[in-house]
Amino acid sequence: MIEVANVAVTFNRGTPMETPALRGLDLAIPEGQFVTVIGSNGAGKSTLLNVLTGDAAVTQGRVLIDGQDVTGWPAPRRAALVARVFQDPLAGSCADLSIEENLALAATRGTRRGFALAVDRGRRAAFRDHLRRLGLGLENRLGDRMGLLSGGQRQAVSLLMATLQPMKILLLDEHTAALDPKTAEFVLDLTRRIVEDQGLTALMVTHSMRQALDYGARTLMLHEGRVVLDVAGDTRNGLDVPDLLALFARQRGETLADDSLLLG
Ligand SMILES: Nc1ncnc2c1ncn2[C@@H]1O[C@H](COP(=O)(O)OP(=O)(O)OP(=O)(O)O)[C@@H](O)[C@H]1O
Repeated sequence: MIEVANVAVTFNRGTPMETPALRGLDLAIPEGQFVTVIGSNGAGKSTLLNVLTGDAAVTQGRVLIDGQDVTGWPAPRRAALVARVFQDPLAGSCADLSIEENLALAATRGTRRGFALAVDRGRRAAFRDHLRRLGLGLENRLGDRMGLLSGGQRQAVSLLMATLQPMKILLLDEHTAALDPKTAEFVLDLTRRIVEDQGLTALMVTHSMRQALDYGARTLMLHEGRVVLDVAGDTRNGLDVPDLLALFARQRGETLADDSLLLG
């Protein structure tokens, strides 16, 4: 269970640049739930992810992972608990290292082991199996530099790297936004497969309301640093994008003229 209790984050506090990014946000995610998150630009989505990774300091409230209060833990201390895939396909891996070396590095995430790039035969076979499951033929390219891969291939490997080690929550930070629609769909379906196969708890930020409704089991909408919509189960199954906009309008007494605010 992941719990974010009454969390506030204010950037540049006490200065003319003061920006409240989260304003008393409450959220509980049961183990194994795949949650999608939407919200307009500046709603606080990235800040929420940063609060979970320990990259943003909270000014109020608590973060609990499996009942353990990790609020004061810096990001490196949470590395074994939280994994993240970024929007930029270049961000999650090292271009100058081979696919195999990148996987070897990922396998040390959150452990006390040093950076061991050398790979023995057993581990190579395991990496090959993992790569085969991506269905991209990368199992035959273990020695290729990561920088040679396309954006979609790289994002698929980043996903694999993020999920090689056990974690308590997988954070997907608009991880298909930089891909063309067909590749994005492939990576999203791969995401669904990995999350379901491993029974992961996951939080996926997206600017697409369609994606938010199509993937996962629960959708949150953030607005001005708070959760303003939280739909799951039958309510969510029957929803289409216009329904989501209407729900938002009813909830907030404001109207979103179209998708533009949310699609960024
Ligand atoms: N490091 C920072 N320093 C100052 N202000 C910040 C910082 N990070 C975020 N903010 C501000 O906090 C607010 C929330 O930003 P955040 O990036 O969490 O929104 P978001 O929902 O992820 O938006 P987007 O969809 O545009 O990525 C915004 O007003 C943003 O400008």
